[in-house]
Amino acid sequence: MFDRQDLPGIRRIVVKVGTSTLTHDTGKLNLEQMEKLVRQVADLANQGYQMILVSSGAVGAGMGRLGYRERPKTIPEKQACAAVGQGILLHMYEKLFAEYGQVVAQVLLTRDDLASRKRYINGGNTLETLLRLGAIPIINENDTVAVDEIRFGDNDTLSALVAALVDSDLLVLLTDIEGLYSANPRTDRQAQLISKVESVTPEIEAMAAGAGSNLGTGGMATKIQAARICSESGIAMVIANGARPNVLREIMAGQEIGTLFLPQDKPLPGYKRWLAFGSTCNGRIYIDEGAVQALVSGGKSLLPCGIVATDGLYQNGDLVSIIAPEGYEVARGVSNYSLEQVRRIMGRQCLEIESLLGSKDYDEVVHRDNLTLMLPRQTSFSS
Ligand SMILES: Nc1ncnc2c1ncn2[C@@H]1O[C@H](COP(=O)(O)OP(=O)(O)O)[C@@H](O)[C@H]1O
Ligand SMILES: N[C@@H](CCC(=O)OP(=O)(O)O)C(=O)O
Repeated sequence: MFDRQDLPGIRRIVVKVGTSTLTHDTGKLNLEQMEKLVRQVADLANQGYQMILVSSGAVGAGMGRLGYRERPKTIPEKQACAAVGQGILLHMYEKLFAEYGQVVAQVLLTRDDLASRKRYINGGNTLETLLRLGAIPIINENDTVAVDEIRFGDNDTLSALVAALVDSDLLVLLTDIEGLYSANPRTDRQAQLISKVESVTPEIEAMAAGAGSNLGTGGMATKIQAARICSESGIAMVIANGARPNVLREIMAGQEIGTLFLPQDKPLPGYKRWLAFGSTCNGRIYIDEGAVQALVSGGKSLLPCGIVATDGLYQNGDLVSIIAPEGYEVARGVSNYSLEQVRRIMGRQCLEIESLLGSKDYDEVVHRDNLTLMLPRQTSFSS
């Protein structure tokens, strides 16, 4: 089983640094912190690791420059701050990395860029090329254009999706706290640091409820979401304190720093990763208990006979979310039929499809090759 001693032998690392680490309470950039981070990332690149940096801080840096004392509430104001701040941020990174002889590349992404399979693949190719050329991609959400429907909203999720896209071996989330605690230590003095999480369960998710600092957006909850994406994609993840002087070097030496989330032994293949985490669904298909069993235990395709209802707005070839009788999302996949067609054939036998629709291209509404299960897996952890 993967453990800390395997970390020195890995090849590709995504490091995400949060607003809480990169900016002072005033909202202005914490230059000392940035210098420490850049020196460590550059040093790991010099050792031969392929490095990608996902950096927050655009809104924070723009706030400082525009004179806001608190994170603005409206989206246009946040976007204006990001537009000012992203330039400041990249200017600093470019200057600091250049001092260590490293070339940086700015990559700004929205949720939409990863939801489209074609753009997802294109984005992956660009990142691969940058790494091959020896550049360090510095990624952030494209905040100035990302309205609610197409936002990640937090860079924890974005960094996990990037790690899954480029098949990274490790994601490090640098934040303003040592790691995951059994409860928020800022409100619960009994909270204990958890050293290792073998898999992400509802129990783990419950530890991370609530928002984070004044400037950060996701708190621990989005970091746990990121851990789920990583673990199912076969990627190790560490949450650690970005203020520790040599935090990256210590992690890469296998030292017991922060919280390590182990990768699953049988990760989802690339396409199914994208189905599960990158894509967005256009509709929902509600299925009965027998169909749940067929998908989950039998590894079968979804046939019309197990469908009880459907809604949304989807065409054939679109992504749909498949919902169990209890209301949770059991799977998602590509529908071979449109919403109108599924409404006509649901609850019926495959033999009836042709007479109901006038023609039949497929027996399966969602073929198992184009389907991924979304079930939470069992978990355990040690402190
Ligand atoms: N169980 C927990 N363990 C550790 N921190 C927690 C927990 N629950 C909530 N938090 C909060 O999450 C914060 C880190 O998230 P956030 O402020 O969004 O950081 P970042 O800007 O680095 O993403 C911590 O400072 C802490 O207040
Ligand atoms: N894209 C935003 C990042 C928002 C965000 O996720 O912040 P954080 O929770 O600190 O990682 C920015 O650059 O300010």
